[in-house]
Amino acid sequence: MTTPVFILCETRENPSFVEQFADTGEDWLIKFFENPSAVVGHLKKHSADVIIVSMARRRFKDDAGFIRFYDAVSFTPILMSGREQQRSAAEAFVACGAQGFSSSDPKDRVAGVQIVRDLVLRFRLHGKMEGPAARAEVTLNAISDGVIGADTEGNVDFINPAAEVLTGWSKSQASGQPIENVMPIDIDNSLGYEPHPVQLALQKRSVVGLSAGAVLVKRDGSRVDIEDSAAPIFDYRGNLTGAVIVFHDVSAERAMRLKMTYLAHHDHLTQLPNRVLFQDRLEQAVRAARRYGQYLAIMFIDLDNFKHINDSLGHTVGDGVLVAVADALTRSVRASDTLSRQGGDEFVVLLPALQEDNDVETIAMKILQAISVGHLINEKTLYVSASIGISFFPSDAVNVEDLIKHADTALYDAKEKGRNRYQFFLPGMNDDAMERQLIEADLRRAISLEQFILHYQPKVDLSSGLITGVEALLRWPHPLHGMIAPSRFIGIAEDTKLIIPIGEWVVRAACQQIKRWGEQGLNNVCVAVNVSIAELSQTCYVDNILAIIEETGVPPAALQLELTESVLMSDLPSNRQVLSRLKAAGLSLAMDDFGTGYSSLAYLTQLPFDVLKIDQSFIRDVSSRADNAAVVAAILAMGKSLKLRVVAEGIENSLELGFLQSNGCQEGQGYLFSKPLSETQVTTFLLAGSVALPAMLECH
Ligand SMILES: Nc1nc2c(ncn2[C@@H]2O[C@H](COP(=O)(O)O[C@H]3[C@@H](O)[C@H](n4cnc5c(=O)[nH]c(N)nc54)O[C@@H]3COP(=O)(O)O)[C@@H](O)[C@H]2O)c(=O)[nH]1
Repeated sequence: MTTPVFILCETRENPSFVEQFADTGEDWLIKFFENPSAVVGHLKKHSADVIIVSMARRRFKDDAGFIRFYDAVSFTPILMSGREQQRSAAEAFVACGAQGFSSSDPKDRVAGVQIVRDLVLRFRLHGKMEGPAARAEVTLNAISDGVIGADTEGNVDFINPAAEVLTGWSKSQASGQPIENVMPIDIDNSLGYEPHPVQLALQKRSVVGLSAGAVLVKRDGSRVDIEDSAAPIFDYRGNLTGAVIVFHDVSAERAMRLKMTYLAHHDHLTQLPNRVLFQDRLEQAVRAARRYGQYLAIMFIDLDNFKHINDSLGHTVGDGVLVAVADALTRSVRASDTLSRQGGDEFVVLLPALQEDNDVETIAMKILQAISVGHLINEKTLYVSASIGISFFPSDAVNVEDLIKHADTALYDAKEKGRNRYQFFLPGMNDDAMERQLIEADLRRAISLEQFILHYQPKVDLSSGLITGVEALLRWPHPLHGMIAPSRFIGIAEDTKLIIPIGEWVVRAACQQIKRWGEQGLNNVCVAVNVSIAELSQTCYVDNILAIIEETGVPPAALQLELTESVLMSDLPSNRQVLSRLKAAGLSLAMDDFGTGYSSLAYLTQLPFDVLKIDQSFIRDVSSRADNAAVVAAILAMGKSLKLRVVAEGIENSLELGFLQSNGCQEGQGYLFSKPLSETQVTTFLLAGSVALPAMLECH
């Protein structure tokens, strides 16, 4: 290796000096400089292993001059060289930092080169060893990880500044203390019971990995979440000399992780466990119940008509109701039960490890009661009710999937039976659910194959018997099961939104029928069709209806739309707009089943109806039932004052007809006059133009 040796002298001063290096046969790179500043200048860009300063001439004015030179050449070793008699003068420079003196006398030639060679080697070795150690110390003092070193007894012999801050112990306080005092670690409340990671690393003589959930108890007693790892230290012979632990504060990460886990398992609005956490708890509960021979129940809870609250009062109020209901439910169940919000207005309760059957019935009643009390939202008291479906393990189902399915089926049944009630799952319900699924699949096929037909029930003027129009009623002649009544499939079509294409088909078929009748001389027969909420809620509903009217070329007044109160109340402001557009286009509008819903005069006046249809349940025995008579009389009076035409539905006998006639009801329909008829049958009816009225007959 080339060793640059700078010689601070003139060549002519010491010609034999170069020769002594050349004679060794080694690869020395020697440069001569006239004065100290030339050496310093050169070293700014290059490095050297040794500087030899010749004593032949006086290079430095005094010691201070030498010290300035010494500082300027940084750590390059300086060797003084001269005749033997100059040795004592050179000693002064050695005292100021020079590494030694080498005699340039010819007899000392070999020794002189050896001194240079030793000096170079010593400094290279020193550099190799001291560099990393110095770097390590700087690094340890600068890093943000805490580092504590301990001897083989586990007593602290090193602590870096970050560890001082993290533990609250200064270097002087910590030095010599047992590691357990300086850095107590608590893992799952194991403080004082579990060996310290440093002791473990010393015992096992291997690295002790990260301990999850470790908490460092600081000197002042406060706690910091940490992640750590400890490792033993061995000397070059393999002897254990101590251990080191490296750790850092993970409080922020751990808090964030906890928050993320919480968010992933809880509903953001009510803070209740969400579907994911519920599923997990249910799986655990089923496993435990199976193992210990216990039983459990789940309750599906769904708010009744919640959509109405959301649509009419806004989502903020809707959210307020959900939070209030969640609170009410929380108060109704035990802390050991799991109450979860599944989404929307659906909640579910898991009642694990039950002792007695009838516990559940009591809880269901308690829940219905808790939900039905008024909830104060935005200074208004709102009332809601709920329906509950309940299934049991193991009597109803032995796995999670079926338990959920059966509770859902029971809930559906509770809704069907009129809401605000609980319903236990019953085996037959599955058949109903299965039938619903089959009907849904068949309905889809029926839509694409246009398997439906319309029947028509005539409407009659109650004073003259003249036919005033017809109500179109959907019929489904199923290729395998025969004629299926609307009561069996309209609900399913509404739930699945299949009523939208079906409703469109009905309107088109009704308009085409009006056109065909027109072609037969039956001009502008007024046909009423029933409209469901899902149809009316489409943004394009009015445009679609008007397009069909235009396409078929029928007068808009020949088409009447029948809507129930519940349909309209779902979103009164928007429905009012839709109805106004339809009315403005010339269609006539009838409120169906009047008396069964809100029957509020206030909103009735706000909607552009032409006709009120009294629900058939009020017509039943109206001549003998005082309550029905009072309702019908009130509706007739209301219709009169609002200048609405009133139609009575479901007139089955002459007594009912007589009551209606004497109370001024203008129009009616029912089996007394005719059941819904096929196209051919009703055409014959229409061509006849009127029916004979029993009451009229009596008059004659
Ligand atoms: N959205 C749509 N709904 C429709 C459509 N077609 C029918 N429906 C709704 O289905 C329900 C049942 O209808 P249906 O079995 O046809 O029963 C109607 C009449 O047959 C029946 N009726 C008429 N007169 C009498 C009677 O004297 N006694 C008696 N027991 N029943 C009678 O009433 C039903 C008509 O009710 P309404 O619609 O309230 O006027 C029913 O809710 C239909 O609305 C459709 O195309 N779309």
